[in-house]
Amino acid sequence: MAQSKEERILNFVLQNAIKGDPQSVVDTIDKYCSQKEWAMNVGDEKGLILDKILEETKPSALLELGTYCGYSAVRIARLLKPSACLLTIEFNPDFAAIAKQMIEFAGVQDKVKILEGPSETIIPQLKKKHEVDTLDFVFLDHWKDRYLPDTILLLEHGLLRKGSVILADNVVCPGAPDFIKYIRNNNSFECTNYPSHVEYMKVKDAMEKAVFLG
Ligand SMILES: O=C(NCCCCc1cc2ccncc2s1)c1cc(-c2ccc(F)cc2)cc(O)c1O
Ligand SMILES: [Mg+2]
Repeated sequence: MAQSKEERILNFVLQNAIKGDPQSVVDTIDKYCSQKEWAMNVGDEKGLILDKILEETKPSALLELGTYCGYSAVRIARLLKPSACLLTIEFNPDFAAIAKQMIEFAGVQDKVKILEGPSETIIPQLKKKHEVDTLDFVFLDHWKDRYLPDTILLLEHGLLRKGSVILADNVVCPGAPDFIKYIRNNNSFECTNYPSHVEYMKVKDAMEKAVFLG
């Protein structure tokens, strides 16, 4: 069976990164995806913006929508305190299997839990089935037309509290115009735009931070 791009990325990490060293896993994925095959990881440039916002927020309960190969899960987990927990939702079982191996190789499996399935099904289960109270940090990196409906789902299910931070990737390219229109016009959110570029490309992109004011 021909290897998938995601399997090639994982194998490159298994053969070139240092087991148990999340920074080396992040750097190795960036090296492969900038030099060999483009892939939709948040990448090194937007990754530094993500790092800075995480270091300012110091979250304990985190949710990521869109795991893919686990790049941002490893990138986020490497900065978390030992008691913190990142739940990451992926609907593609092949991607989830790759991400599981990536997260284990990086040695951050104690801080990351992969939930397989569509976000619209899993978000309503987070409190009862996954023992979430409220979320300190949410990273939106899945289907761009799910950013708005899933943000509304998070609100409806009482998963945000005063000060919860939502960080959205790709608000310029591919773009999430309905999410941006809603969140910037909603007085319950304080928004900040972080101009950047599409991972490994010169194409303009941006991330949007939205702090819930309660
Ligand atoms: O589609 C993107 N990312 C979402 C993948 C969708 C995976 C999903 C996960 C999940 C979990 C739960 N429920 C439902 C879903 S659906 C994406 C695309 C580009 C891009 C940029 C320029 C291009 F020319 C071409 C692509 C860049 C990026 O950084 C991306 O994140
Ligand atoms: Mg993205």
